[in-house]
Amino acid sequence: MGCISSKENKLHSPKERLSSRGNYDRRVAHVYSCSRGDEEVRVNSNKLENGDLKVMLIDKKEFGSCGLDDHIETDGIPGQDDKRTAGSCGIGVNSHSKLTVEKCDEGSLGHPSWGRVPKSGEAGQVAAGWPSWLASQASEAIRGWVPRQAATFKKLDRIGQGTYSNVYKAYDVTRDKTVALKKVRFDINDSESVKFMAREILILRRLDHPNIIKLEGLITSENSHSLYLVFEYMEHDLTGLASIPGIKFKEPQIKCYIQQLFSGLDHCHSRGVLHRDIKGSNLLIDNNGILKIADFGLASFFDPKSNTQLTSRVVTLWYRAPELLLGASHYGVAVDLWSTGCIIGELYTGKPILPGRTEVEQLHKIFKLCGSPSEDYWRRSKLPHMSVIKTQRSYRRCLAETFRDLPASAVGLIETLLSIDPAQRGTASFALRTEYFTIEPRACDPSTLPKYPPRREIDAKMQDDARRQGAVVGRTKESEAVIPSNAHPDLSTSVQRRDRHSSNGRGEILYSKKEQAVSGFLDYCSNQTQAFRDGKGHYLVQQHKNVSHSGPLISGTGWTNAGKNMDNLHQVPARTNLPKVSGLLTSRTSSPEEHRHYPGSSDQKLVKQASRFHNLLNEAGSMRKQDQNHQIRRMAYSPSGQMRKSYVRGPRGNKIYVSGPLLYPSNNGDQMPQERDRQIQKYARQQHDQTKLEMRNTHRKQET
Ligand SMILES: Nc1ncnc2c1ncn2[C@@H]1O[C@H](COP(=O)(O)OP(=O)(O)OP(=O)(O)O)[C@@H](O)[C@H]1O
Repeated sequence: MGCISSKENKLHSPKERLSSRGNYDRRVAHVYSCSRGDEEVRVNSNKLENGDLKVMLIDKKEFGSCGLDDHIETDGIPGQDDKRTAGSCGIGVNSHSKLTVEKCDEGSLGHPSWGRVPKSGEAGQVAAGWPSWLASQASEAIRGWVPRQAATFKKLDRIGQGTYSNVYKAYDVTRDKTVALKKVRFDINDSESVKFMAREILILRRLDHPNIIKLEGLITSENSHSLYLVFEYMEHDLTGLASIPGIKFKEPQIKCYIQQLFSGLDHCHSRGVLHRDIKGSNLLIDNNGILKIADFGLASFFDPKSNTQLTSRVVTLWYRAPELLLGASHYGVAVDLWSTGCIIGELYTGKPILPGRTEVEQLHKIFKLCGSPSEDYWRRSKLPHMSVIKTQRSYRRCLAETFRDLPASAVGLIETLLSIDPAQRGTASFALRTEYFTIEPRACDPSTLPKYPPRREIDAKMQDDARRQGAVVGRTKESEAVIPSNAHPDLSTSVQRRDRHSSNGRGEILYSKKEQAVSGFLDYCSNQTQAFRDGKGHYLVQQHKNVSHSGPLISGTGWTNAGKNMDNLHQVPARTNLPKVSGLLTSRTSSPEEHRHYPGSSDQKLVKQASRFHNLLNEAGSMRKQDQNHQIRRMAYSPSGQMRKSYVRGPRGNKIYVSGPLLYPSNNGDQMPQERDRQIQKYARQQHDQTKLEMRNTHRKQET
C-alpha cells in the first residue's frame, strides 16, 4: 500500500518478475517505493492490458523478513472496487501469504521519477479512504495501507468478546476465506484511546511469524467511527482445548504447543515487543495444530537499554510475574517467560498452578511454590512494594516436589521459567534449546495433532455436561451458555463471551431483524454493547434492548480486601499508606460484563436470576436489588479505569445503585468452604476482565 512515487523501470526487465497471470504492457512498467509498516520496499509494477496493475517486489530480501513471496498479485475486482485516486494503492497479504496490491488509478501514481518517495501524509491517507480522525491521530499505524471495505465481508457469528472488542467470524468475499474481525471499541474524540488502539495495530504490523496472529488488514471507511481488525480465523484456543472433557494432552503434544509458543515469543522479543498477556485463551490454534499468539492489546515495545517506565499493571493475575506484582516499572522479556512457565505447569497438571484471587494472594501463592525471594534479591531489585510486602515467614522453594510426577525435563524448564529473579528465567530462544525439546519424546509435528470439533460444538457439549451435573449458574434458557462452576476462568470467560445471541436449537446463531438491518457488511450482526467515555472522561458501558442475551447477571461493585486473608504476609502496618499500595491490597471483583444489561432476557427472568444470585452471595456482602424494568445499565469509570458507580435505570429513569463487597475476607483462604470457594472462583474470573480494563486504562495514561 502506499505506492507513493515511482521511477521508470529502466533497469529491470519486468517480464521475469511479473506474476504469470495476465498480459502486461511493458511500456508502463514502473518502480514504486511502497511502505508496509515501518519498512520501505520497492516494487515493480506493470499495467496490464485489462487495466489492472501488476506489482511485484524488486528485491525479495527487502520483504524477506515478512516471509512473503516475491510475487504480487492484484487484488480487487476490476472495475468494481478498490479503485483509489489518491496517490496510494494498497498492498496487503492475501490468503496465500502473497502480497496483494489493490487496484489503483494509474494517474494516482504520479509522474515516474527517480528517488526515494515521501511518506504518505495525512491528506493522502484520507484520500485513500481512511477517516480523518484516524489519519490525524494514528497515521503511523495505517501508513502504507488502504482500508478494506466492509461490503466485501459477510459477518457470521460473534465468536469472542474482549474488554475492548467484539470478535466476529466472517467471510472475506474478495479473498474467499474465513477471517476473524475484531471490532475495537474506542472513542474517536479521545486521542489517547485512539493512540492506544493504534499501538496494537503497529505492534501487530511489526510482527510476522507463523506463530503470531497475522493482521491482514483494517476495515473502515471515510465517514466511519469504527474500525475492524482483520485476522486469519483460528478455530480454537489452548485453554478451550485443554478444557474439553476427556482431553489429556500427551507429552509430545504439550511440547509441540510449547515449542510454538516459544518460537512466537522469540520473534516478539527479538522485534522489541513484550506481549504482557500470555495465557491459554490468547494462544489460538488452527485446525492444522498451528498455535498463534494473539491479543496484543496489552503489548508494548520495549528497549532493554532504555530507561522508559512501563506499567506494572499488566498480565492476567494468575500468569503475572512476581516483579510486576511488586510494582516493577522496568522489566523485560522475563514477564512473558513467567507466564509461559505457568502455562506449561497447567498443561501438565490439568489446572492452573497459581490461581490467586487478589494480587496479594497471588504473591503469597508464588512464594509458597517458588520460595521467598532471597535477601539479596530484595536488596538488589528495589521494587516499590517490597517494603510493604515481605513474608513474615520464609518459604522454601518446593517446585520439584510439587511437580514430582512430571517428566524431569519439564520440571527443569518450569524451574527456570518460574525463577523469582527475572534475570534467571533465560530467554525464549534459550528455552528452545533446552533438553526439554531435545530429548525423547520430542515435540510432535503440529499436523499430527488431533483435529478437534469446532468450538461451538465443544461449548455445546460442555454445556450439556454441566447441565447434567446441575452446575447451572444463573441461566434459565436451554440455549444459553452454562459454565461449569469449576471451569477455567479463561475458558468460562471465552464461553461467556461467545455467542450471546439466541440459538435455534441446532447450535446456529440467530440474529434479530434489527441486527441484520444495520448496513455496512453484507450480513450484519450488531454489536450490542458499547463502551465509551462521557464528557467527564468516565467510561460508560451501555447495552441496548431487543437482543437475546445470556450471561453474568449480577452487578455489584465490590472491593475485596485481601489483607485479612494473608496472615502470612505482613508489614502492612496499621497505618500503612493504603492508597499507595491500594492496587496491591485491594482488587475489584466486578467487571463490565457483570454490569451489562442482557436485554433479551425478560425483565422477570432478570429478577429471578438476580435474586438467585443474590441468595448465593448473601453472606458475601450487600447488594442492592435490581429494578424490574430497567432499560440500560451503566457503569461509570474514572479515566484511570476505576469504577465510580454502578447503577441500573429504574422505571422512571431513576438510578439504582448497586454496590457492596462480594467477597468475604477470610482468615485462611486455603480452608474456604467449597461453596464460597466456588463463588470466589467465579468472581476471580470476572475480576480478570476488570483487571484487564483497568490495566488498559492505566496504559493509556502511562504509556501512550
Ligand atoms: N483470529 C481469531 N480467530 C478466532 N477467534 C478469535 C480470533 N481473535 C480473537 N478471537 C476470539 O475473540 C476473543 C477476544 O479477542 P481478543 O483477546 O483479541 O480481544 P480483547 O478485547 O483484546 O480481549 P481481552 O479482553 O482478553 O484483552 C478471544 O478470546 C478469542 O476467543
